Amino acid sequence: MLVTLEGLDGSGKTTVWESLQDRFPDAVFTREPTDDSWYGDAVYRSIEDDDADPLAELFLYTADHAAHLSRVIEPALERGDLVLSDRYSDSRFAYQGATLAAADGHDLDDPLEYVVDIHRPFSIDPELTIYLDLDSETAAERAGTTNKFERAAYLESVRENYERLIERDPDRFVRVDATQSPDAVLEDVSDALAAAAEAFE
Ligand SMILES: Nc1ncnc2c1ncn2[C@@H]1O[C@H](COP(=O)(O)OP(=O)(O)OP(=O)(O)O)[C@@H](O)[C@H]1O
Ligand SMILES: Cc1cn([C@H]2C[C@H](O)[C@@H](COP(=O)(O)O)O2)c(=O)[nH]c1=O
Repeated sequence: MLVTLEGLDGSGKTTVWESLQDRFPDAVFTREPTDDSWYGDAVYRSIEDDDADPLAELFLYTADHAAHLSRVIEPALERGDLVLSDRYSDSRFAYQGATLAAADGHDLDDPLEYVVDIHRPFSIDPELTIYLDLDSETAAERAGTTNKFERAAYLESVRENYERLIERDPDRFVRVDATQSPDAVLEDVSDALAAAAEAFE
């Protein structure tokens, strides 16, 4: 079963993902951008480049996703493992959807749909996506505004895109209030995961 954690920068995904490793010791814990491949290295170079071309950046993230699928996710799912990914395709739909909407020189009617369409022929939909819901101001504050994505105005448009994704696929998403304490967030996420794992068996 494939479960993904999504949310704005600073919403607490990595904090939860690390704590879950003790509770689900047999699961495969992975992340996007990947942190163990040259595809991921290329993505991190782009994140640090304030002038990165938005379309080129989309395809760097998507290349990293393709390699992540073939090297990590698909083999784990074939073994029947529970896979927990800290960010996945929805991050691309929400973030690059927002970046492309703000960019000049791209004649895209609906950037979010464009990014979704690129993934359709090869990607795998998660069974469950846990969305850590946090307002953009708090998210930017917690994230520390260390890169171009971690600014409140940009994160607000990313948040609107996440809302669109939840609206079009309500059965896949579980929303967790990320303003709660880390322990309360962890409990809600663990409950959602346990319920999905039981239903999946
Ligand atoms: N529930 C919480 N309440 C308050 N602070 C939190 C909470 N969860 C995490 N934090 C803090 O917020 C900061 C960002 O947390 P974390 O790295 O887990 O977020 P993230 O969603 O993974 O961010 P990013 O996408 O930027 O990597 C950290 O300093 C962390 O300690
Ligand atoms: C997977 C993915 C990520 N991003 C953005 C979101 C963050 O600002 C950075 C790095 O992610 P991390 O969780 O903070 O390490 O990249 C994105 O724009 N598009 C994506 O597909």
